[in-house]
Amino acid sequence: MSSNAPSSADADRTLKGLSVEKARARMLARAVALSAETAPLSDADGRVLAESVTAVRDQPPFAASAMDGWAVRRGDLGSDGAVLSIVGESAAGRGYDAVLRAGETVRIFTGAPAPDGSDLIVIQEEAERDGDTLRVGPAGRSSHLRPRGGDFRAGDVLLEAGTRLDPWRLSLAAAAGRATLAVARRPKVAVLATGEELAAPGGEAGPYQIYESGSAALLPMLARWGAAPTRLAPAGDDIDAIVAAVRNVEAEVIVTVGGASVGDYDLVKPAMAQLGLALDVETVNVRPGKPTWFGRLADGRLVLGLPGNPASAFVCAELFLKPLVLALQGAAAPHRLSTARLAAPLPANGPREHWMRARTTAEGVVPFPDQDSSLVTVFAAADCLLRRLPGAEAAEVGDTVDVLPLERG
Ligand SMILES: Nc1nc2c(c(=O)[nH]1)N[C@H]1C(S)=C(S)[C@@H](COP(=O)(O)OP(=O)(O)OC[C@H]3O[C@@H](n4cnc5c(N)ncnc54)[C@H](O)[C@@H]3O)O[C@H]1N2
Ligand code: MOO
Repeated sequence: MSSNAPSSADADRTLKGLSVEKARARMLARAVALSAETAPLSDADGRVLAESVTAVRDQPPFAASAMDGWAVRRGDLGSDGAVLSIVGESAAGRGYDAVLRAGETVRIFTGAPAPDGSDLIVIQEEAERDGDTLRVGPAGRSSHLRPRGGDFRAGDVLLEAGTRLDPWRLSLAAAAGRATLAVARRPKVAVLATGEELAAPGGEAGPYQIYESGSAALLPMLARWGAAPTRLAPAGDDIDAIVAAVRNVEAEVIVTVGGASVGDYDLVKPAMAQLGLALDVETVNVRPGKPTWFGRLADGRLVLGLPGNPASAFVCAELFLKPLVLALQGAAAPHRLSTARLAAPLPANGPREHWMRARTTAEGVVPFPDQDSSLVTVFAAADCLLRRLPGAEAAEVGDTVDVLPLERG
């Protein structure tokens, strides 16, 4: 299969051999953001915010003690310290309601409001109680006080619309008093594995069969990315069966696995043609995943065709499916790369953009020596994908490389 060299005249109509970036742009151009709904925090992890979250009060809402000890007035403590009278207590959840006057101290605990008039906490290890009086030394450097609004202030924008939620951002929303958030509706994504050779895990596999392993990864990936995935019953290499499998499926996106290439039994595209498929991407200049394709059915449903080789399917899920699913949710940054130090030399790259399965070590990233796209063991051990641009020169240990971290457990 040769890739059409895009000339300036036909660049926009070229469907084959698209760069990863161009292919992704074509897909994202079809992603119309879905409507918003209200979700409890417990159902918002991984989803995309459809509103900005603004603080309605200061956090902490009062000057708070950072330690267990005694609230005092710094001015009371000379170079020799002081003996102060104990006049009350301030614990987390209930304060000391009077003003602390000269010569007084209040017993205080971590997180408790510092009484008005106090400006220093003496930790209990540095004070000596004798009945109703307290002997303290000279003031130390730290006040052990957290100022009111030191974390955030009323009116601060804590989270912007388009932000993808994660456990720590959910904690911030909760700290701001929010029990629910406006998030984009979950895109419905149906996954269809195809191929006569596929046997269902848990069942019998014939001598020429392999267990279907693609959807076991794609379904939870989609759930993490905020989608509502469904697994369709796998179809054999049969156009009518593939058409029947997807014809009435209610989904924004149909993801097919396998049957994407040029073999006599690669029938997914011809099947989708019967449903009015208009292709935006026919092949991509990527390794693994060259046969990845994308288009729209007559009824508007988007279809992403992933190759059957597991590594090809999973690399292209990271490169294309994740950004697509996030863009459908209105994510501000549907695709993000980072950099890392290369810890093993690499030969010059070929003509395809290569996404190598790699692992992170203390010295940097190390690609696995065998990058064959059928290897499920390698993907199970990888924690990032290392990008090599088409025609990249040989790389040395210590070079900076682009990586896409994988969300590992
Ligand atoms: N003559 C050519 N042959 C191939 C080309 C090419 O350009 N010219 N491209 C190769 C590349 S690159 C890839 S990648 C594969 C992809 O082919 P398909 O998408 O058509 O995938 P299948 O043929 O259906 O399967 C490939 C491989 O993966 C296994 N498989 C399929 N589905 C699953 C699944 N759900 N779970 C686990 N394993 C699965 C399948 O048994 C095959 O071993 O084509 C090359 N050929
Ligand atoms: O592109 Mo295929 O995915 O190299 O093996």
